[in-house]
Amino acid sequence: MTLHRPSCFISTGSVLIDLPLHVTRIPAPGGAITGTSSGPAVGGGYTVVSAVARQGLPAALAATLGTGPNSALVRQAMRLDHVELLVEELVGDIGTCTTLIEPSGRRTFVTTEGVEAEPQREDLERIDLMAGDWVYATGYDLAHPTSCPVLVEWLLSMPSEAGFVMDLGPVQPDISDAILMPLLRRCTLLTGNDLEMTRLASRLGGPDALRRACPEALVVRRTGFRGCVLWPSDGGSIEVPGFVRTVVDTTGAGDTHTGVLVVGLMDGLEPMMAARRANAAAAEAVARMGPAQAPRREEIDALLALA
Ligand SMILES: OC[C@H]1O[C@H](O)[C@H](O)[C@@H]1O
Repeated sequence: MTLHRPSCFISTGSVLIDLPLHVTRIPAPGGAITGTSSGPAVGGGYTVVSAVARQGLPAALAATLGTGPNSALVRQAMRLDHVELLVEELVGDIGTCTTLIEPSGRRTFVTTEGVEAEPQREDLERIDLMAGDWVYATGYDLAHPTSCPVLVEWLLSMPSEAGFVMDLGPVQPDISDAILMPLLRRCTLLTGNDLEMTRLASRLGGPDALRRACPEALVVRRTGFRGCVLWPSDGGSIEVPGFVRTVVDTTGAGDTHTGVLVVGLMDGLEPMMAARRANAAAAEAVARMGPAQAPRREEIDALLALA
């Protein structure tokens, strides 16, 4: 029997430990430069789930962690943010992402893989989803050879009352049509940045084809400091202006945007209001160093009150 409980946000996004390196420029092949390091930080799929938790909503991780020191850092962050782990840990450790951050805030990623993308079928099947819960998945995992088949099968078997947010992520071109199309049809919310949305639209045959591919979804295109564009399922498009902040590091800003956007929708806000909060949160995140830099609910309230 499932007892009544508050709705929960569940992220399947692989968690990595980020190793940020601040550089004046990306070195040429074979070149050598000096940079500064700001130490390890919990990143990857943690950025979105922490953004939700910091708004005070129940948030959980359904991505695999290991027994090693990188995973211990994640568990420490989860305790602080009150994020629950829904799956068993595996022997081994999660990987790292070296992030090269230029003075403009632009980031370049180099990932080493660990056990972060090895979801176990029985772990996922134990998750008791309810109407009102939201599940998040990202293009990185949906194109990943290990996580993909198990994850996709589980996502497509979710009860229709649960929300499903898919973020396109940087590797969307690697997802096959056989996987992409049913997932798009299942989406409640589809998010991505300018480049990812443009790529998807051209892959499918244009913006109208994209709209038809996810008939139920609110599509949200992030446009950096300009904010975002909403594309509701019943037609039209709405631009929601962004907030200008001094950019320090853009790592994880898109994930912060998605997390806060979903919280707004879970709270019952109109999409425009939810997007306004998400724009404010992302603007604050880029003004802070490191991944998983989402502001708390009251900090977003304060930013909006000043705007
Ligand atoms: O989405 C942001 C994350 O993507 C990369 O995988 C880094 O880990 C970073 O924290």
